[in-house]
Amino acid sequence: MNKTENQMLIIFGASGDLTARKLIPAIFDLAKGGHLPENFVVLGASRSDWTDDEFRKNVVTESKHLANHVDGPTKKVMQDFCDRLFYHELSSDQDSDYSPLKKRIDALDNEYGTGGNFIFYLSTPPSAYEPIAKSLYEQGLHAETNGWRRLIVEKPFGYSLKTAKALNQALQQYFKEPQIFRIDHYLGKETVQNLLVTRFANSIFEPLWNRNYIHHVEITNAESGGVEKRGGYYDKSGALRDMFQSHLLQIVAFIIMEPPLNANAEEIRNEKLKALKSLRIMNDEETLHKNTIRAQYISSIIDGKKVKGYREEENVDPNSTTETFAALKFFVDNWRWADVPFYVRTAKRMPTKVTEVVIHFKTPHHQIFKDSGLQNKDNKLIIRIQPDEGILIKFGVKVPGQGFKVERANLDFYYSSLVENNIMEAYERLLLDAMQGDATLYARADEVEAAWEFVDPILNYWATSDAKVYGYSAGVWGPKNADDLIDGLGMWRNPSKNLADDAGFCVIC
Ligand SMILES: NC(=O)C1=CN([C@@H]2O[C@H](COP(=O)(O)OP(=O)(O)OC[C@H]3O[C@@H](n4cnc5c(N)ncnc54)[C@H](OP(=O)(O)O)[C@@H]3O)[C@@H](O)[C@H]2O)C=CC1
Ligand SMILES: O=C1O[C@H](COP(=O)(O)O)[C@@H](O)[C@H](O)[C@H]1O
Repeated sequence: MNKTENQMLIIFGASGDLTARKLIPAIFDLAKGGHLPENFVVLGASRSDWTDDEFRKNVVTESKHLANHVDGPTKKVMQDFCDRLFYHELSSDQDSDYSPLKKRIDALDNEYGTGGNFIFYLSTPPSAYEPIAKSLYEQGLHAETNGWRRLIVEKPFGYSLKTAKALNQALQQYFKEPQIFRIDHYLGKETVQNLLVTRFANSIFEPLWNRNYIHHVEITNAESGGVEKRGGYYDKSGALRDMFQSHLLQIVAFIIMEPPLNANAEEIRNEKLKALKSLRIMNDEETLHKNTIRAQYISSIIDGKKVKGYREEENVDPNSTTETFAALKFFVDNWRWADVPFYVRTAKRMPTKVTEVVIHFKTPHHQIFKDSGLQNKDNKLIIRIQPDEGILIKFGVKVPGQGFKVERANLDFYYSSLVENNIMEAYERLLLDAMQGDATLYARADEVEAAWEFVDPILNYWATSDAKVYGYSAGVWGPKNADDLIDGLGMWRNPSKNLADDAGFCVIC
């Protein structure tokens, strides 16, 4: 494990939602778990006219997680933690001089012995990423003369291939690529990382992990919530940009990539890049029409309460065509995956919050138990990313008694059953990695561009064609038409709320 050196974390966008809800709680958990170095401070920076104390009060009030520690056994940890939080007010002029900020950073560095090691976290609207990087550069805060410097950049990373390339070029003018950490919080999820371990630390899966044995791959990313308070951002983004281009394509890359030489950041990222480049780009109207579906949730009654439709949400255009549901069928053009269809869907306002990957294996090529009564003949490997992290294998077993009746049984593993199952929250894990200089779970510039290359033609098709925007009632598994994508396979697997509820052959009941 790498060492966590003394350092300072400077968060731009310190008065924002992400800082209070995710970043500060993650750093607090690192403090509670004893993962922070001895000399460590956080300097929040944004344009709000706040004092150190106001920043501290804001994060405690806005984060339920922190509020729980104000009293009780962790009160002391909380107090020590708050003493390490500071705030600096930036000028509201975007091109302003950062020399007062530099003075503050130098003063804190001297007083708290943070060793000249600084992480700059960009948690602002994306339009501020480049001006902030430029201002840091102008103050020499990029240069690793007396310590190291890292820049963490939040998503969305670009709006299209063109803008992502422009942002990469802009940031690389001021920071070197190894200093830039593009965060994708799904890579911080334990079960996403476990995809690599399942594949490459076992000899029983990898020999089957190809077109000879796998019939198709299905990925579902469902949220029960709507767009909440982020209507303004979401309406310009949509499900494909918000979830698919980043999080889901990272998961796809872990599923399809070739084994890396070792687990080093560059080796893993090289293989992920090759994987993303092998996605077959859909660029003719007929293919796009056949293989993509978008939809929006419409008003509905859930648990006796009326739920707003997407177009009625705050800051959403009442005539919006932005998708809250996206489903795609696509192929991977390489030796391993030729002709294996991938079905991926992501949506808001689904019946439950769940993310899972299902590997559907082919049926045995010669069936000797034809009259066995088994309904779904394929073996399935279900990798549950969230909320109840685990893995389940479905296979056929003989029903006791005369003849050869075959039923489906489950072999399962749940993270919750581990004695030590303190799963780090994604931001906690990723922040710790960045603090230790480990970029394995951060996206490289070329990977992000390769992902946009695949997504761009779909977005362009949706923007310029008359591709239908279907409606689905909030609380159902999307529009019926999404089943047309999954041709000849019945329908999408509608996941149970808990993996444990996934019916297997039940001997006792
Ligand atoms: N919230 C979430 O759940 C998620 C957010 N993200 C990403 O994180 C980033 C932040 O999101 P979120 O916190 O929700 O957004 P908010 O709008 O809540 O916060 C952004 C903050 O940035 C500050 N800000 C604006 N311009 C500047 C500037 N030039 N310099 C310094 N600070 C500035 C604003 O504060 P002030 O006016 O005081 O300067 C504001 O508080 C976005 O890129 C978003 O896409 C990603 C995943 C999830
Ligand atoms: O990045 C985002 O992710 C969240 C979903 O994250 P999860 O960890 O709760 O699955 C999503 O709600 C949001 O729209 C998106 O920007």
